[in-house]
Amino acid sequence: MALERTFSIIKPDATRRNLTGRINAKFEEAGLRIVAQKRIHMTRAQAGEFYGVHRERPFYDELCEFMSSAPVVVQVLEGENAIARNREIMGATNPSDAAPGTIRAEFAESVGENSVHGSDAPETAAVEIAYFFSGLEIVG
Ligand SMILES: Nc1ncnc2c1ncn2[C@@H]1O[C@H](COP(=O)(O)OP(=O)(O)OP(=O)(O)O)[C@@H](O)[C@H]1O
Repeated sequence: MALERTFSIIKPDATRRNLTGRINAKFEEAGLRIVAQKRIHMTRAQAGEFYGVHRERPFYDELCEFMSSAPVVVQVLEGENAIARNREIMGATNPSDAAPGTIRAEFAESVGENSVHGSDAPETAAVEIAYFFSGLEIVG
């Protein structure tokens, strides 16, 4: 299978606790290569646009506040089946349901403050990568 790329965010709860390196080690141990990465502080408007699909959900405002509350690390991960592989090592949205050894089982604080985001399909990965990175920022 060809290499695939996915988009990832290390969320504010994790950057606040200085967990970027430990989370990146999990990606690399799982065979995912970090091909682009930068630390940004999202505005409330950017967070709202990024999570626009959840606009009608009861947790939308809380989610947008959280995502713009501190810097995040946005990343492009590459590997075989990168989208599914990343979802697997992230673990379930709610850390209390996440399988042992997954990022959320080890690091997430709650269903909202759950340390990482990962694209769920090729179409969303492409849109999310293009939203945060220009082609020139990604080598090879
Ligand atoms: N019940 C909830 N209360 C608060 N925040 C929530 C709740 N459910 C989801 N969220 C937040 O919204 C994000 C998006 O929800 P979604 O159901 O798409 O989960 P996901 O696909 O596992 O996560 P992500 O899209 O961030 O990778 C979650 O990662 C979490 O931060």
